Amino acid sequence: MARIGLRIFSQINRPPKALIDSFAGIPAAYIADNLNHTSCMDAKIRPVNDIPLLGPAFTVKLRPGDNLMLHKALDIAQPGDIVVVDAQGDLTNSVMGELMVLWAKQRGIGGFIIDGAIRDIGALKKTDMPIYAAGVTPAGPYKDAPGEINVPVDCGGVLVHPGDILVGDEDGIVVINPCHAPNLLEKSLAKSCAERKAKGDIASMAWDRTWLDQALKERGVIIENRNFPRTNVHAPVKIIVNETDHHIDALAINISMDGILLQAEQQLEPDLSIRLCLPEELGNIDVAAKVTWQQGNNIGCRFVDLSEDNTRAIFDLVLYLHLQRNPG
Ligand SMILES: O=C([O-])CC(=O)C(=O)O
Ligand SMILES: [Mg+2]
Repeated sequence: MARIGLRIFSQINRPPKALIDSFAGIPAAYIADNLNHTSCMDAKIRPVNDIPLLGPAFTVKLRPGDNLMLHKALDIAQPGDIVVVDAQGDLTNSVMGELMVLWAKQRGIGGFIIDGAIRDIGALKKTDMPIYAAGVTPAGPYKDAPGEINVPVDCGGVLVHPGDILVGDEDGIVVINPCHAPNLLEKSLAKSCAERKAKGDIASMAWDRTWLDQALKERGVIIENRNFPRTNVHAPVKIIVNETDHHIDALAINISMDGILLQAEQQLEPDLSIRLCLPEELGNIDVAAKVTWQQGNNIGCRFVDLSEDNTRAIFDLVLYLHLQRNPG
């Protein structure tokens, strides 16, 4: 029986090449959106060059700082394989450099993803092989062991099995379970179409934004359109609609130079013109206003057509209330 920590599985199941190749050119982000935010390697795994990555995973688990098993992997990985290295994110010693990459290229290896450090970065930036890594250091590796080849590994916070399909670009890496690949491919192509349409809509100013206010509303967000700081109050206010004698009783919650937040039982349409009679404790001010919004019992009102006297009176009131609540 193979010894744990010292195992090499040289054979892996690779998905059909045609299935892998069908992901060529699809941005990692479009695929990620169809994985519900799972299976993306974390942001520390960065591309060293701008070569897109695509291929089946050939996994290597290293003792941090030790690349003996990675050297062996270079000799047995197949052309097109992406060598995925779990060095436990350790950045003390590099586990790969220029010579290893030159050898990997000679053997037709498809690329590297290394959750650890690399070196000889100047040369690796210029190579035409995709390389992604968590860091760079000139410190060299040990060549000792343990280490394993083609066991499930953790790379960039994602579990990677040998034979998983890897897609990488300047955004990072997504890991695809081959069983999910056909369905994911279909959805990712649909996402490509949707993004193309969105770009056209943006260019023609026809981009649908209605969902946004709806989402904010569902989350109870209140958009304040006032320019002035408000002061909390608690006082009865009469709302007069259509200049009739009939009035609606409301409670003032806060007030600013711009408007007032009231609470009342009645539904009032946005844009409705009203008159407000503020009580003595709010300066006995009689002022025209417009309903700007209503959510439940809360009604936002904006003062309109403020006369000079009313502007002065509201200014004095807001200042007085402010000083009263913030003495000194
Ligand atoms: O010494 C090592 O194993 C890593 C290295 O720098 C190279 O491959 O050039
Ligand atoms: Mg070197």
